[in-house]
Amino acid sequence: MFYYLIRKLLFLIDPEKSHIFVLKCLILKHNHRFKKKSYIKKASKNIKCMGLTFENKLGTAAGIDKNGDYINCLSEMGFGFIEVGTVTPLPQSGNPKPRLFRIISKEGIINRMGFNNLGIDNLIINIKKSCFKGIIGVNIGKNRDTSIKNAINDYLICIEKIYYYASYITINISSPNTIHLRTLQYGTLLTNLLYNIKKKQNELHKKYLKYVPLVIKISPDLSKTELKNISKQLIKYKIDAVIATNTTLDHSLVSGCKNSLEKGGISGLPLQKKSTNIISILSKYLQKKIPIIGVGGINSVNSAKEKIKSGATLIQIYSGLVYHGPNLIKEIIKNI
Ligand SMILES: Cc1cc2nc3c(=O)[nH]c(=O)nc-3n(C[C@H](O)[C@H](O)[C@H](O)COP(=O)(O)O)c2cc1C
Repeated sequence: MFYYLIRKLLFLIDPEKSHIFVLKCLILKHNHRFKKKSYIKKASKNIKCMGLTFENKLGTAAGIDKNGDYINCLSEMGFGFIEVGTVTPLPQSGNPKPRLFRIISKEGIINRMGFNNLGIDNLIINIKKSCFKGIIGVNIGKNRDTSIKNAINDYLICIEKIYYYASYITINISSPNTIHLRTLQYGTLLTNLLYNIKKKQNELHKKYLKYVPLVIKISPDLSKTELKNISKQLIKYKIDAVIATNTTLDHSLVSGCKNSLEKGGISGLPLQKKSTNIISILSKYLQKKIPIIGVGGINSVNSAKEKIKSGATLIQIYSGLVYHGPNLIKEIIKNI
């Protein structure tokens, strides 16, 4: 109830400014309260996935904390794992503002941030500084100025630099806001990428005597045939998990609403069914050989349960927090 009052004020501010404002408030709160809330410990059921132990099934989706500035305070909110990023090899400013829009009537968000981030080296500094001992996933992408032909190099640079510090690494090939990025989901571009990242993982596993799982994040706009092909390749190359899904380009989901014509990927409630459907299809093709991390439109305990029922081992959330506030974390963790 309290959050819905605060939300009224937050929604008067520009969405990107309001996002940063909320995170800065979390830091202030964190500085005053170092102890985890008791419900987290009571409600937690440890989950094994990708060979790692997660404190609970709910994590932050990429994009909330692009640079790893808020790892400590996000972990105190109860999340079982934190995924930071997307980060790229070099810092970049992303698309011109405004680039983030609320679709309030549908509980949706449109974003065309374009991987605004301070680069992988800055993220490493922030991870080293954090005192969180749980699972930190690092989501990586390519710089805007790197051609698709050379994209693999950007992923390899990031993997090499972050391997030692990450619990798992997510290869983001599904953001709709970096031109041609999604083509990495198909054909030889995909197989070359998978082959090379597995090779790098093998090398670094030997070097650091530490196995860091590699996860692929896919789009919700893939057809059944495309999902079948991707699943085959993920199994063939022994990818450790798949995140389904990123934002959708299907603007018919919000047609007629204010801001619906803004370019970018849609998240939140309008995406919910679409991403759950992708999880169901994937789960059929992957036959439990590769775990699925479900994300897209989780805004309640029921929608979280649906993702798990459809085949997700772990789940992540972003837009639901904007619309329902931090209590939703507690509700979901207690009930899944
Ligand atoms: C403002 C914003 C920024 C995002 N940035 C990223 C990103 O950098 N990398 C990524 O893989 N996904 C990013 N996402 C997608 C989310 O991680 C998630 O896949 C998507 O929003 C669906 O989940 P949701 O409906 O719970 O928001 C972003 C989403 C939003 C709303």
